[in-house]
Amino acid sequence: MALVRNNRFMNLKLSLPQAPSTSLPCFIPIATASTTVTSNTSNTVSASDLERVNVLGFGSGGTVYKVSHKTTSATYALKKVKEDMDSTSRHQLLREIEILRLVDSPYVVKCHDIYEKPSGEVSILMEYMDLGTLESLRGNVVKEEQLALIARQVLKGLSYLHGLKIVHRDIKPANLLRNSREEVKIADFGVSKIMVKSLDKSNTFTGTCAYMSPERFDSEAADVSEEDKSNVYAGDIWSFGLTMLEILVGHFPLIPHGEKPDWATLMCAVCSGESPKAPEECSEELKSFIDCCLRKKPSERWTASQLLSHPFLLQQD
Ligand SMILES: Nc1ncnc2c1ncn2[C@@H]1O[C@H](COP(=O)(O)OP(=O)(O)OP(=O)(O)O)[C@@H](O)[C@H]1O
Repeated sequence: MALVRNNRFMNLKLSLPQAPSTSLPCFIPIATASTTVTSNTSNTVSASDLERVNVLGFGSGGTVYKVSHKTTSATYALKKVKEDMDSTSRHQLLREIEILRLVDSPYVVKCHDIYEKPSGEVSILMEYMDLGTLESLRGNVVKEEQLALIARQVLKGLSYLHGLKIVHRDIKPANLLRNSREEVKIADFGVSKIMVKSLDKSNTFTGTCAYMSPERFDSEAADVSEEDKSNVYAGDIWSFGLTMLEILVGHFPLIPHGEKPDWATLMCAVCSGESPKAPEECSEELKSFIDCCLRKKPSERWTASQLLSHPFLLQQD
């Protein structure tokens, strides 16, 4: 199945195919007549104890609010999912819930609870990341040590997810959140997938197209082998490498700064052009690190755990 996310900054709108119509899974129990709660932890928070503070942002699937617990004053982020979801969005929500219930890592944004009202309104209570997404770093000068700190945490998150056979499929600055404790965590599992069979080919056209790897962008290309197609985790590494390069240079690296890319330009840049490289003035270690992430052939790209032992990260430890 093909699921495509549009990048809000690049206006690369693609039509979405229909997903099967589906209702929320039965693992969200109906406990009370008002709001119902389920959680992947034992510490459930009642929805009625939460007070809205302000809006943190809007995504394609709904609105995220900063909320405060009335008695403990603890702060959370509450994602209220749109009620009038089409079947594709509902399908994405089901996947996201399935994965959120499974994962528990300091490098993945924690899901505390999931609420469903009898009306069908779904909200997801998450750990609050007070500095927002890595998009806010755009335009800032990011030093190599700072980049290494970010890269190491994202790779630990990816290594954890890949170990659970979860492929994220939408790694980009907007899906990496940070807080003032200098922690960076992976968020947004709307188009992620749990690989059930080892030959499951999940490297189809999924995620935000600007950050898609060559083999995801054009899986029908003659030089994409069957082995490459089934190496699904390598697609996350390409998106990660592009994200790190974007943070370093301050703009989306595949297109000249300030230009608005169209589909054809992007397709050429990803599939036909040379892989983007770290600027000449960077250290040799960083240049090599970016190169190991952005190799065109998935089989030549390093894995998340290999990258964690790359000299760029070791020297910044
Ligand atoms: N846990 C969180 N802590 C703090 N802010 C958050 C949190 N989760 C989301 N946000 C903010 O809310 C915004 C919307 O998040 P959401 O996950 O709905 O959408 P998105 O990932 O930005 O977009 P889309 O779902 O369309 O890809 C984010 O860009 C971020 O600024």
